[in-house]
Amino acid sequence: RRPTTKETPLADHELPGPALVPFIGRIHDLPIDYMWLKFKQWADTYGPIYRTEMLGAKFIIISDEKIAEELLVKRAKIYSDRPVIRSLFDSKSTHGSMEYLPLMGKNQYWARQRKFTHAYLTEATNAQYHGLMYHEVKRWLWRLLQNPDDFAFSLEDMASKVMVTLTWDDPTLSEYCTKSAWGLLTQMSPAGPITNVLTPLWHLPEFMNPWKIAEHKRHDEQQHWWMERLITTRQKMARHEQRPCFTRTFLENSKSTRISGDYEASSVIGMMALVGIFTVAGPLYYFLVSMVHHPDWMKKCQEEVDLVCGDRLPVLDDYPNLPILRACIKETMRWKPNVPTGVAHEVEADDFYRGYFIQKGTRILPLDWAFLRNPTKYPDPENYRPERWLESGWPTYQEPLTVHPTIKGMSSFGWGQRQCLGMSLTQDELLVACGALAWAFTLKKKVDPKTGLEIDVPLDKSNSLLIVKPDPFQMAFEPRSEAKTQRIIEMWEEADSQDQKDREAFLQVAKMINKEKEIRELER
Ligand code: HEM
Repeated sequence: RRPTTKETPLADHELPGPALVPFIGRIHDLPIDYMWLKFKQWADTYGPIYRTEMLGAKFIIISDEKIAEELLVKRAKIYSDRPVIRSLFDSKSTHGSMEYLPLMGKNQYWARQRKFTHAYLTEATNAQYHGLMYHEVKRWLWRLLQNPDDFAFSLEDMASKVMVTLTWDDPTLSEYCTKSAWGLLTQMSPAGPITNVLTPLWHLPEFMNPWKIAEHKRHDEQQHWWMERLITTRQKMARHEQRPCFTRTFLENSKSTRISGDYEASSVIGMMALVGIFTVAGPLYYFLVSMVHHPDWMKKCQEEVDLVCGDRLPVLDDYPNLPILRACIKETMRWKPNVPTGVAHEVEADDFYRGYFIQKGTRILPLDWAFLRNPTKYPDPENYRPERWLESGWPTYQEPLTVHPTIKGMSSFGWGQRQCLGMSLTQDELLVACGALAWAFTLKKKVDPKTGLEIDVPLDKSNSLLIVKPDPFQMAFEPRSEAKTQRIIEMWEEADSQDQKDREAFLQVAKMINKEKEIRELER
């Protein structure tokens, strides 16, 4: 564990790590792009737990799951805070802004919003999302038929529509919500504004600080939109026109929650809508990439779905019978993790671990890229091998196959008290969406009409934000048969028409109630 190179002289209790330059630490050769690869490279030199520094901020990078477990789970009491994100105002909510649950410090707002979010998402999961995932997946298949080249938009829009329908029962909000999520994701990522890395720049006075000016605008617009959603819901409720959704549930029960009022409620609900978009879109994109590169597994998924579902789309109750599909989804998330650096925790008190000193305020980075490329747990880690989840003899094989493989509990969802609250939603949406893709299409490389050659789908090109997605690429969605093409069209037309009827019927009832109310008031 102790490094031997001359460049890392150690104080007695100091962790190994790359040589540090006074004041700047080690940022000069840490690339902003694909930062996780450099962290992994250092891990290969300095071991599964090492330290580095950036402009005075201390970091510990962990690349062994056991160590992450020992620190972030077993010692969660002092390892569950978050570091400040420089380019957001009050990201930790130390001063009561109460806006971004996943970024909050370990304070009272975090505790009550975590509870709230957990309760709402669990209710939705138990109700199988009131059927809305099936609805949105039908829309997506139909859109893929109509405009396959626009798949990136329709993929993200599906994930967004699921979230905005859960939160406000209004799928038309999806495009704006996706933009808003992108704005926040960029602002909070080290690869976003330069002020997240060269942090002193953030402290320039606002009149000469373009980053603060831009962030004020972004923040205020987002906050205004969240509040508008809450107020609109309340107004619709007063006219009996609001169908069930998270915001309505909150407004009906606001007296019995610990959420402090409209501002906090609009934020916790708005944040829930945002956080479920790019997180789910990432594995969906990479499922496409994985299938295009592995036609043999594509075929196995199709055969399994055909056998289990026949001429209907997969539903959540099919889960136990779709182990191959689940293995392909889980292996996608292992092979191409979409939060590859992991999300940092901050230590709240001085501590010792294996004789090493960990200072209060240190940021702990559980490096998911490294966990998922551990050759002992995942032999042949660089390759896509779904069989590691399906065949005994692989270290990750687990029975029964009606339950395993499951993505729940994967290292990608984080650790201890801060572990992700969206595991079930992610699992369910991926099963329904990837199952539907396998039912409907053969996912293939696109052929260039000019050259007749296949267009490559790159494996290692992505952005470098905290939640990554592949750079734009081209591919083909080949309908599996004329009958399926027809079925996709019929299914969407039926679902869409039923949805419109349901909405109209609800408004009709509202009209009657309002009319009766008016009459009663006139009689009084
Ligand atoms: C593939 C999909 C997803 C991945 C990989 C993912 C990953 C993560 C990670 C790494 C964290 C931080 C954990 C830690 O600090 O140790 C997190 C937190 C969180 N996630 Fe997810 N997530 C996903 C989907 C979702 C979805 C769909 C939702 C909700 C709709 C969600 C809601 C949250 C929330 C609210 C937190 C904050 C928890 C806290 O700070 O206490 N996530 N997620």
